[in-house]
Amino acid sequence: MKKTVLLVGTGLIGGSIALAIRKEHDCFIYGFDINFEQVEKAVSLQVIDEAVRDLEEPAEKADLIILASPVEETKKIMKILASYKLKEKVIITDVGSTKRDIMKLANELWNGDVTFIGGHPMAGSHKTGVESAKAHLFENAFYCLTPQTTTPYEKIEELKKMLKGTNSKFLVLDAEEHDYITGAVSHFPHVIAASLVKQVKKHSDQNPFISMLAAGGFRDITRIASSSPRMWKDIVKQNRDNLLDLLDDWIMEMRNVKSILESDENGKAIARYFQEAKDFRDTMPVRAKGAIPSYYDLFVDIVDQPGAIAKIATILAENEISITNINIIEAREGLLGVLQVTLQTEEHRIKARTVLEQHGYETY
Ligand SMILES: NC(=O)C1=CN([C@@H]2O[C@H](COP(=O)(O)OP(=O)(O)OC[C@H]3O[C@@H](n4cnc5c(N)ncnc54)[C@H](O)[C@@H]3O)[C@@H](O)[C@H]2O)C=CC1
Ligand SMILES: O=C(O)C(=O)Cc1ccc(O)cc1
Repeated sequence: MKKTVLLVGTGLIGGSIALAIRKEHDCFIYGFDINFEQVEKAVSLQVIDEAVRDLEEPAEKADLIILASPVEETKKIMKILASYKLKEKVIITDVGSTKRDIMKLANELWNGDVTFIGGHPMAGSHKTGVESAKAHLFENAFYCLTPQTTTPYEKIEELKKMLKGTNSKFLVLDAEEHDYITGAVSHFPHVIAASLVKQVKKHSDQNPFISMLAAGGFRDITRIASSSPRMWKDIVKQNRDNLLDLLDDWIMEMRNVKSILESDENGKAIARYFQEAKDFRDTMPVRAKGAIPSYYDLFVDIVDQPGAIAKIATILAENEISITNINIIEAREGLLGVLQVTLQTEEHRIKARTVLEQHGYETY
């Protein structure tokens, strides 16, 4: 039977989930957003079927309600939903980056009558808005689920089935554990990325060349600092205690680095420090989406002249290799440039490397 879905928050993540659900299921999706322009855009992009200005009626018709707003807003919406007469069999889920506060509230609002299963697809982007939504955004990513202790197993399976089109890997976790883990691998790195950018900003006030030359590595590790401040303010608020512990740890780590630099005459200790970090990072599953997004990148040396990128794109297209993203790395100016080509799979990356090398390109 055709299911009725209500999506609250028709932005990047909500839109991507709606598209993934549509791929697998014949359903009718209502969309609600405090920014009505976003819902209208979602209708015109065929992400949802109908834009609504009021929550009550669609909420009471829904078999599945997905909350995809910033996490503090999600709590407000949950309280509103609790005052409605929802269907007995409804499943409510959310996509928030934090889970403890939301699950605590869910346990206060609902115990047994309505099923609330917390959710967090562990992939995304620094972009916002439904115009960036993609059905494959969560492909191969971990998708954490934090059910209530009272949630029957079948309900979890029912939600997984609805979310099958995300092609993600479901992981059932306790909300406390979830926030500790994501604090370390996602929320804290966000704080550090923002602080690195602030540090460079301070220096760039004194020397304008600093921002101009900030490229490559700096851009990589600070990309997430361009994410939505509105969204991150809520995440940090809900995971403050873990972040404060991590910050204490980090300050100790920086003191350690400082003392190594002060006393390391021949550079051996700092080389060991870098080696240890490299060894651990190299064991991390960077090819699987998760806290570290998976990008199948190939770097290609190109001569900086008109048509150089088009030539590479044509060779790849002729070999049926789709490009996810293409980027000129600005660090290398002059005759040679480096093209960063992001592909969809490891197989495509290997194939792209082979065909480009056959055409005389140097890749790495
Ligand atoms: N951006 C990312 O990479 C990821 C984000 N998340 C989580 O997904 C949620 C949504 O984030 P995005 O889609 O990235 O942001 P977004 O900014 O693209 O979308 C959020 C939408 O929620 C709407 N909204 C805000 N308050 C609302 C309210 N009270 N009622 C209805 N709609 C409201 C906004 O107008 C906006 O359209 C957040 O909770 C975030 O923690 C989870 C995984 C990845
Ligand atoms: O843009 C990126 O690389 C991200 O890491 C996106 C992201 C943001 C918030 C999450 O809760 C999960 C993933």
